[in-house]
Amino acid sequence: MKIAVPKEIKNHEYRIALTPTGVRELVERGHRVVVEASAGEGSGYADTDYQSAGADIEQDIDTLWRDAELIVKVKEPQPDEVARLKEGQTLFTYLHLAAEETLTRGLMASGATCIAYETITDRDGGLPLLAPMSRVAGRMAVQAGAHSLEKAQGGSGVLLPGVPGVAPASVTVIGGGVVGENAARMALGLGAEVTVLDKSLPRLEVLDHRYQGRLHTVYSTADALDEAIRRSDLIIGAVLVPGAAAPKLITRAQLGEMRPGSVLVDVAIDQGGCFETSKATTHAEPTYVVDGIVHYCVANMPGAVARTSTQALTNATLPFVIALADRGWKQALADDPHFLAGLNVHAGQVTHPAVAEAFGLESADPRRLMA
Ligand SMILES: NC(=O)C1=CN([C@@H]2O[C@H](COP(=O)(O)OP(=O)(O)OC[C@H]3O[C@@H](n4cnc5c(N)ncnc54)[C@H](O)[C@@H]3O)[C@@H](O)[C@H]2O)C=CC1
Ligand SMILES: CC(=O)C(=O)O
Ligand SMILES: [Mg+2]
Repeated sequence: MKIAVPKEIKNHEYRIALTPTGVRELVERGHRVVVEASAGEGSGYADTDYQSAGADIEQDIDTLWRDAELIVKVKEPQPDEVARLKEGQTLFTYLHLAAEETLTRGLMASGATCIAYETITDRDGGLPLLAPMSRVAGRMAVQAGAHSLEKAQGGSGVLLPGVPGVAPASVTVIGGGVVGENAARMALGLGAEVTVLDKSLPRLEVLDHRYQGRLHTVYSTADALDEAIRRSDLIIGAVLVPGAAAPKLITRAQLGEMRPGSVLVDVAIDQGGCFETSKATTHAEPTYVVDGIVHYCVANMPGAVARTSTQALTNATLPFVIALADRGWKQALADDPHFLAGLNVHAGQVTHPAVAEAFGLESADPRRLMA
């Protein structure tokens, strides 16, 4: 099978979908992997590293895409990429469609088979291809929040750990999943006072056990949110309803309850964001201020630490890329219901119920489409 790995073109996106190590695994199975020239540079991999692993390097984007059967990417396709995609091709990447109607309709119009990393499930109820980047983004969220709290960034001038004689900052994490736990762990490590809110009691129980009382866990209600808004120097939005647009948990009116210069980091921005005032930003201009509150809403946070992220992403995606390449998309998805949960669009139809619901579309049953 011909597998194409394009250079990512989203603003300040430095990841690449496969490391040279991943390419070698595919080439040794008899597949042809074509990597766009310089696509690995942002992650510290030269074209020669890919050639040594057995890849062909392609300078011409048209040629790269034209006869590829499988296109493996990192970020959701940008308009130029959607225009290149066609029937018979399989696209495997992050899609986050519930937040992007234009993209959803573009992928439907392409006729291609589009499988999203972020809706593939596992036996334990997890999201194994979202998790590696959620770990990265959760850890980065605290870095980003601490930096945003500095006066020069518009922040309140609070240092997360405080100093002897001065209390630490109060950090609230809404959503105690993978992003939330990793953010909480970093914030605890820096000496902040940390609270995690979640709607899932079993999840709060896991966190309570794991952090042995160092972490406050609070069941998420409107009252709990009100209290957190008044108290917190830094709030990290880390909720997810898989496949669906994020629920809006803090309104613009509530910003007035926060101390000026406090910070909101909305990691859930790739699913539309969980604060009413969130709008996606880029690494070029990551923050903006609304009513005195600093907002950090970068939709591709892991792109900034591309070397770590590319390696972590390939570790998780490689078995699925191998399954697609060895067996073809139909058989690979038919063999594994968790992989099938990743199918978002096929032959003009949306196949993920949460995405269909976001735009009032009919959701096609993927099992019937494959029959
Ligand atoms: N901005 C970026 O660069 C990145 C963003 N993300 C995004 O971060 C978000 C979180 O991802 P994960 O932690 O992997 O998800 P997860 O599924 O591990 O955790 C989500 C948690 O949110 C909780 N939750 C759902 N609705 C809630 C509500 N109304 N109130 C309180 N808690 C609620 C769930 O119970 C769950 O524990 C996703 O939208 C994901 O796409 C992930 C990686 C990078
Ligand atoms: C998960 C995601 O959207 C990212 O890593 O950019
Ligand atoms: Mg994203």
